[in-house]
Amino acid sequence: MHTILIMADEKADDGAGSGEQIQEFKLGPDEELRFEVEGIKGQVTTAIMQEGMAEVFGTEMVRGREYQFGPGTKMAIFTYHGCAIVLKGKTEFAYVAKETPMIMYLNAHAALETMRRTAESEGKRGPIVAIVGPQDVGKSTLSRLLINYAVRLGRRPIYVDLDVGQGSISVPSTVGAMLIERPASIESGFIQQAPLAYFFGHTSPQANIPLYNLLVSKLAETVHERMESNRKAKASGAIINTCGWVKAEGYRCITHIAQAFEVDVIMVLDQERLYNELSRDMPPFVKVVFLPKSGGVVERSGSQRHESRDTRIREYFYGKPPAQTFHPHSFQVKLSDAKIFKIGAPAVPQSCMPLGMKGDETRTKLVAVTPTAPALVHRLLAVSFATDETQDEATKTNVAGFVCVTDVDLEKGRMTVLSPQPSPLPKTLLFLSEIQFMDNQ
Ligand SMILES: Nc1ncnc2c1ncn2[C@@H]1O[C@H](COP(=O)(O)OP(=O)(O)OP(=O)(O)O)[C@@H](O)[C@H]1O
Repeated sequence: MHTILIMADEKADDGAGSGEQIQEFKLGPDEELRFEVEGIKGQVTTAIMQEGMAEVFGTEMVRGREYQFGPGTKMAIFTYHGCAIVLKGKTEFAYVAKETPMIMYLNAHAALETMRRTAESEGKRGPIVAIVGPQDVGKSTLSRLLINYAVRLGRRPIYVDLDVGQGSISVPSTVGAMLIERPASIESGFIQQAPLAYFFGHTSPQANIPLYNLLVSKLAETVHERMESNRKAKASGAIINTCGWVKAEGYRCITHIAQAFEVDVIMVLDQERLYNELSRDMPPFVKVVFLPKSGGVVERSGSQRHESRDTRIREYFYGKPPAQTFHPHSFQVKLSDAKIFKIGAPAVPQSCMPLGMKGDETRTKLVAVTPTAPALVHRLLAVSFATDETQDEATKTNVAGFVCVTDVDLEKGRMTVLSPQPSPLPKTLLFLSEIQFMDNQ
């Protein structure tokens, strides 16, 4: 039980013609300030905590510091003790919520921490947790929160992101993992230090399920190996964020994830049906837990999802706004030097396959791409660590990074690429993704 102290005192002030809007909020214990920055280009909202203590998705705010959020950002500032917050800049909405599921999320964290302590004392592996649920229920946000709480207690969990549509490791269309050593930055999320990324190439697992499952298995193998080689990471366990495709084949992808990663806990957000199905189908040693979604999670339309993917790719090349501290390079590459492939030939009916071969097998094979302007311009290419296209392992090799093709000149036999690294491109395989990015910076 807690007493709600609230006074959501909102003042809009046009600041003597400056156009800056200032809103002040006082939050009581266990309350949350939710806001969305206006989606206009260049729009920035600054949040300052003036009194008390507060956190953003599990990262503590520093009193008096100004935090800047770019256009369209959806944020929640939560306080266990009460605080005063000032927002400067235009917001689509800003309100104080008294009902949040944060206490339940905190309890879930406490249960994981108990498992970590036991694992540590017995020299065993800490909990591997999969967070599942339909689209827009706060899976990524809960993953970030649980990781932040673990890191704040000195743990070193591995964050695994299997959401190829809205993933936060590397660029969309990849699955990846990274060891987390410090809480996420309030403005820019987790520091991407040596992330491990595998190229999938599409924004939904549905586009190539055999490939998705293959990469999940490969990533799981690598994560288990890393845990074995790092005692602290081993006891800390892993948090796995998944995509919101939960029906039919999507459900089978979730059970495959559970099996490949040998998960100990599955947290199901919002959907009771999914919770019941998983409780029925999982072996007894897997704990399936139901958690409600936060009323603050904002539903996104198809075009908003597309936009947020675009933003993620822009950040990959240019850095987070407003500072945008990265300076990508633009240079030409001879088409004769580039070995460009796409993963997955169209599926062949089983009846047409040679004896002993499965129809699915063509879905994970490399297919050479004829370089033409329509096929390549504005597309992202993954720069693989693989060098030999004839090896089966090529599709399962992790990627070094991404470039975006900005022009193709067939007459001169060259393409121009935008790249985080200066010329030349390493002499490795390039994988063509279905992701398009218009570099209008
Ligand atoms: N309590 C909250 N208040 C305000 N906004 C929130 C809150 N929790 C999450 N959000 C915002 O809602 C949006 C969707 O949340 P999130 O990405 O965690 O959902 P998801 O289930 O992972 O989505 P997807 O189905 O795309 O994987 C994000 O922009 C996030 O910042």
